[in-house]
Amino acid sequence: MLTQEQIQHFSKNGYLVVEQLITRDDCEKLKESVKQLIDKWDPENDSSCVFSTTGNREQSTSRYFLDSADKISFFMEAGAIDPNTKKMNRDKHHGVNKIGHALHTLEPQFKKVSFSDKVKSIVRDLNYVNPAICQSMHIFKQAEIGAKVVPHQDGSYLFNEPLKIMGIWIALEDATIENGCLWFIPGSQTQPIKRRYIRNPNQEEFDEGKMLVYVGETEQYDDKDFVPVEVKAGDAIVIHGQAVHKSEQNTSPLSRQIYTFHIIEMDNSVYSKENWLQTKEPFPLIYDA
Ligand SMILES: O=C(O)CCC(=O)C(=O)O
Ligand SMILES: [Fe+2]
Repeated sequence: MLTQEQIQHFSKNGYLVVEQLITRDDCEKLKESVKQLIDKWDPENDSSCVFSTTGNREQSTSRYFLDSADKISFFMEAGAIDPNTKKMNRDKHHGVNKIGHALHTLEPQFKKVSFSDKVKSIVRDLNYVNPAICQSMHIFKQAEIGAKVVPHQDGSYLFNEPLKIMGIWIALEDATIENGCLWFIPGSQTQPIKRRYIRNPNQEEFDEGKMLVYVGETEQYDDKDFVPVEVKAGDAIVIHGQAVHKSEQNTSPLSRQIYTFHIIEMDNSVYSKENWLQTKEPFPLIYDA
């Protein structure tokens, strides 16, 4: 599946592009199935705290987030919520930031793409022995209000030891500098994970009862070190778990929808119990050695 050049690019830079991993037709099918999910979703009756005006706001957000590990949950764009009424200021289809985190197990179209033969080959080519998918997201990056994703390493959120994690990010629409494509610091995958996002072990005592906390150093990255990776609908970007990447706010008139899922090595690597993401069922394997 991958050429020697692609594999070398991945080792050197921490990411690689696979052109047309899925067809335009597949892109449309995925977009159509999220449209149907949103049709069925009633934001007013979703426990998502964005709409709750009572209780501990921070805790209900965290609870909603934690519970989304094995569900299909909806997260709003901040720009789609009226600060006074806490109600959505636009049609729900144009107010969603992302849907997660179990599309790969619960939605047939997404499942098909996530466990496809092409995905299997990519993962094999990158030397995974017992790879499993731990999470998935459909990110909208809505026209005009699509929020930026700050620079990060995926290993900060999904940590295993020794660290062996990668993301497969698939553009469902053309991703350009204008509508918020991914940017990378080439070579940054050689850096260890400096900061982690974990379940708070001392929730009662510290951090005002926060359920989730960052530990470790906060890294400052220089915008000059990032290179944009523009791709066409159907193209995929494979992301090394230590590669520093980000995406900018989308102020353009076009959305930038993508489907992304993360793969962890289960062979001789231990998934951290501190990670925010804990599922009731074991992570589904892509293949067994
Ligand atoms: O799509 C984005 O803007 C960010 C996605 C991301 O960080 C990931 O897939 O790991
Ligand atoms: Fe990421």
